[in-house]
Amino acid sequence: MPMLQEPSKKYRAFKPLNLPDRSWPSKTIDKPPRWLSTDLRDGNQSLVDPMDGEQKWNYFQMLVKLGYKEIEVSFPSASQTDFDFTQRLIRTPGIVPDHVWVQVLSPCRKELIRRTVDSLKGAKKAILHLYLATSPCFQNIVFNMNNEESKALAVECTKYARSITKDDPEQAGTEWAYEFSPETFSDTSPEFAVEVCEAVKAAWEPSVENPIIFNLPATVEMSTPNVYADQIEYFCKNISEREKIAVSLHPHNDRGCAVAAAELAQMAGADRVEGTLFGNGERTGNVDLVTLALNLYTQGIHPGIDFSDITSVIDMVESSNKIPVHPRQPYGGQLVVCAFSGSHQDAIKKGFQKRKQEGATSESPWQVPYLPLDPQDIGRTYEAIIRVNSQSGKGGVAWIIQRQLELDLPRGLQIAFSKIVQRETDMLGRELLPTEITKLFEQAYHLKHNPRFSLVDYDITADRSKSPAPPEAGKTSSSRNLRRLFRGVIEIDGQEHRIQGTGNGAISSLADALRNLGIDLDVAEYKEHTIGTNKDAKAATYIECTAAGSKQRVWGVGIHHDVVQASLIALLSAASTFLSSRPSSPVPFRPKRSNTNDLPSPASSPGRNNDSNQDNDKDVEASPLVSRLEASINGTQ
Ligand SMILES: CC(=O)SCCNC(=O)CCNC(=O)[C@H](O)C(C)(C)COP(=O)(O)OP(=O)(O)OC[C@H]1O[C@@H](n2cnc3c(N)ncnc32)[C@H](O)[C@@H]1OP(=O)(O)O
Ligand SMILES: CC(C)C(=O)C(=O)O
Repeated sequence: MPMLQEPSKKYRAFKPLNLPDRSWPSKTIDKPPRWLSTDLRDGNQSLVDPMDGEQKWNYFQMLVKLGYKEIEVSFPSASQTDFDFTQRLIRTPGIVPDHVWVQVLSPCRKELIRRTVDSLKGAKKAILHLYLATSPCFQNIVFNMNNEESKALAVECTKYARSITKDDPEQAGTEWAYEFSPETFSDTSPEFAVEVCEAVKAAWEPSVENPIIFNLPATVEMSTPNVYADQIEYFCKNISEREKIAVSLHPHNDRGCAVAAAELAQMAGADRVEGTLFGNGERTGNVDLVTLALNLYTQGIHPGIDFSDITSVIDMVESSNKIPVHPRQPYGGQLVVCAFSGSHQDAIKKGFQKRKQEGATSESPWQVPYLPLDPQDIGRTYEAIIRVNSQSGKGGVAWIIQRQLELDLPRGLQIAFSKIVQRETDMLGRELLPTEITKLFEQAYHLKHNPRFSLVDYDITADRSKSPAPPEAGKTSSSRNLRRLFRGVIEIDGQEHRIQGTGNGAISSLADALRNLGIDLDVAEYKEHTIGTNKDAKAATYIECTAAGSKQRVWGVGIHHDVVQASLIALLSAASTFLSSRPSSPVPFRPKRSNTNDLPSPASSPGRNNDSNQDNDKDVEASPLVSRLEASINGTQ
């Protein structure tokens, strides 16, 4: 078995700064930085297949639409594609809005700087960006230079850049800005970084109106983010003429902390951040501009970038980079606004319920457990938030039914149905889609799929055959105290039966009629609500029944425009569930044909006119039915 080797000889810990008077830890970020997107440069240079001109073209337009005002579009000396793309952008009217700065990058090599500046010909606003690594590692290994030589090269190239841009009368049509990156800043001594930048500043001579950009990259992320913040605070405090400088960040993500580094470094005084959408870039990538922007947004600060349709941004990023956005990517990932686990789903569902109860609008203060951002703010729907697999519980299942069927299931029914879903997910070993859960629900409660019992026709009248129950204390005898007579036709396993029974109300009279068939159910819980608000509103009724002589509890669901009929359907749904759930009842229940005409049809019944006076209980020829039913239940038929 190979063992990770002892690292202390091979790797050295990064030496933190001694900065006892650091002030960034007690600062907060209260405004967005100046953003620069380097998707088309740093992002592009790291791709297996860099973008072609057309892809860059579309991407650029998306960046403008999102609100980026500084966009690094290319490394023009690298390839004809990049050069031509830069020129095409600049020369095509209406593509680069007047307020947008086009930025391009060049190393500190004169012939490459010349070519880079040529690519900007005709630009309205251009940022020329030069870089030179200043760390001992690069000085020793790459350039074979000391500090003085590095500084001299930076100054020489800055002067040259100046001479062919802002000092060149032929370039007067362009508003020039200059950016210098002491590349590998985070691995450079802070004193030397300041020294080089002072020299570059003197060579460029910025103004308050047109400050120089000192971009301080964590070219390779090497330390904890607090160290980077210290380095930035040191730079901000020690560079002269701070008002003529925009301090810019360019954090890479080698240790996975680029976002934290960028945030702490803004607290330390930086004004500007360079990064890419979803963090594409060299190695582990650049800092993710989407995360930074939406981190601000969820603190109540508008980032100035519009991610209200994040899906189309993801589509563009994925097709241009040919790299998928990770499903767990902050904010953008497909699974980020999904909860599978029961307790999360329960809490989210309660959060949404509370908002509904409080009449919250899309602008009301947001507080939903587990969801730091309202998914609708980035164009995500609520449908996908809760997804159901074997880790899910009743809350998630109830949410799906609520969203799909507008049914607000009582707690007991949530528990009962969630067990059915759990069995299914365990059996299938995968997620169940909302449509599958809905179908399962409709099957389980016989809403669409051939209930064993269904109501064909019915009539409920006052039962005058027996003396009314004595009035309850404090109440006078009224029509409400009259017992009810249910007469109806129900279909059982495809065959119609006329049944009747009496009770204090519609449900109890139907329950009595069912009892005459041998289905002895007591109503234990009842809940109803309306679905919809207009004239098409329906009633949804939920009934939990206990089966006499057993501990079995079953639920039934009824939906109908008429509230009474909804409750009768719910009871029959419970009866169907009761029959179907009997383990010893594999054989379908088939009553004798002769039993179907025992009673007058409700339509022809005088009882329709509320004047029935028959004691119908004894008229039901229940025995053959009951015995058939029992035989069915016992599996002996
Ligand atoms: C951290 C970053 O992301 S920086 C941006 C990196 N991006 C890219 O490199 C993409 C585009 N690059 C290119 O197309 C090419 O590398 C070019 C056009 C810049 C140069 O190409 P080439 O001349 O063939 O040189 P090569 O690619 O080998 O680059 C290394 C040379 O550049 C020098 N160099 C590297 N960085 C710099 C710099 N900032 N300033 C000056 N010289 C530099 C190296 O010392 C080396 O010089 P050497 O050949 O004298 O030893
Ligand atoms: C050129 C600089 C800014 C760079 O890309 C880096 O240091 O990562």
